[in-house]
Amino acid sequence: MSETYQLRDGLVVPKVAFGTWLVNGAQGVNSIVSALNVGYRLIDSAFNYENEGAVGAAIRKSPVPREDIIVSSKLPGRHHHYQEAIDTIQESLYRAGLNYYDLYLIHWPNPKEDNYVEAWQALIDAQRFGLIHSIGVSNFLPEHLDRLEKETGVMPVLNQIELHPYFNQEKQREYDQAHGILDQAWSPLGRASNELKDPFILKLAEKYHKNAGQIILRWETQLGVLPIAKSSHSDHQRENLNIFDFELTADELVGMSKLTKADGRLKNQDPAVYEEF
Ligand SMILES: NC(=O)C1=CN([C@@H]2O[C@H](COP(=O)(O)OP(=O)(O)OC[C@H]3O[C@@H](n4cnc5c(N)ncnc54)[C@H](OP(=O)(O)O)[C@@H]3O)[C@@H](O)[C@H]2O)C=CC1
Ligand SMILES: O=C(O)C(=O)[C@@H](O)[C@H](O)C(=O)CO
Repeated sequence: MSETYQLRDGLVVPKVAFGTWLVNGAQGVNSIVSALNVGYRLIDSAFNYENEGAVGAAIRKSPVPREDIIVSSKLPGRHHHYQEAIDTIQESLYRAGLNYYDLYLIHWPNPKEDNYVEAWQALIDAQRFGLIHSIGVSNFLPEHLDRLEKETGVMPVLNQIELHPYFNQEKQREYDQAHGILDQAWSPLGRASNELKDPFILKLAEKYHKNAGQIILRWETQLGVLPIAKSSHSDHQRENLNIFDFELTADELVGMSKLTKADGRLKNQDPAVYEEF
C-alpha cells in the first residue's frame, strides 16, 4: 500500500480508491482486475451498482490476497428498515462471495423517508455480527450525522460525498473533520467534465509535469480527503495513483479552493432533498 489514512476505528485505508459505478459484467471484472494489478487496494461498490458479484469475481481472479484489499459497498435507500437492511448486507456478501466487507455505507440518507437511523442501527449490529468491519455513510449532511449520534451514540468513521474542484464542500469537510469522520470524494474528477480543462488546473499541470486529473487528485489528498477515481483504462488508472511525487503549495491550494461554484454539483443531487432508492 502507498500513502494511507487511518480511520477513527483503526482501519488503515489507501489515500486513493477505485470507483466502480457503471463498471459491470466481464468488462467490469477486467477493469477491476487491472485496477488491482496497478496498485489499487480500496474498491468502492454499491448494492445499486449491480456489480458486487463482479467485484468478488475480480478479487478471486487477481493475484492480490483478499486480506490486502479494502472492499466497500453501500446499502440502498429502499432497504432502510432494520431487518431489510440486515438481509441486504447479507445479500451483498452472497453476491460478492465474501465473508465480510471491510467498509459498508448507507448510500443516501433519504430524509423524507426518514428511516436512516434504523438503517444505521442495522449497520451497527452487522458490525457486531462480524459481517462488516467499519461502518460509514454517504451523502450525509451535518443534520443527519447529528441525529445518528444523538439516537445511537455511534458516529460513522467515514462520509462519502460529492467533491471536486467546482464543489469543494468546505463546510461539510469542516464538520466531518471536527467529528473524526474521513471524507471520501465521489466523482473526484468531476466525471471528466470541464474541470479537466480548467485553465488554472492546466497551468498547475504544466508546472508539475502532471495532467489535470493528477492535480485534482493531489489537491483532494492534500485537503485530507480520499478520492474514489473511476477509470476503465489502465493508463488512466495508473496516472490516478501516481500523485505523491509532488506537492501543491499553500497558495495553490487556496487557488484550487477558489474554483468552487455555488451551483457546482454535477447533477443537483442535494442530499437535503434528493432521494435515491
Ligand atoms: N456515493 C455516491 O452517491 C456516489 C458514489 N460514486 C463513486 O465514486 C466513483 C467515482 O465517480 P465517477 O462518477 O465514476 O466519476 P470520476 O470523477 O471518477 O470520473 C470518471 C471519468 O473520468 C475519466 N477519467 C478517469 N481518469 C482519467 C484521467 N486520468 N484522465 C482523463 N480522464 C479520466 C473516466 O474515463 P476513462 O474510463 O476513459 O478513464 C470516466 O469517464 C464512482 O465510480 C462510484 O464508485 C459516484 C457517484 C455517487
Ligand atoms: O453512483 C452513485 O453512487 C449514485 O448514487 C448515483 O446517483 C450517481 O450519483 C448518479 O449520478 C446516477 O445518475
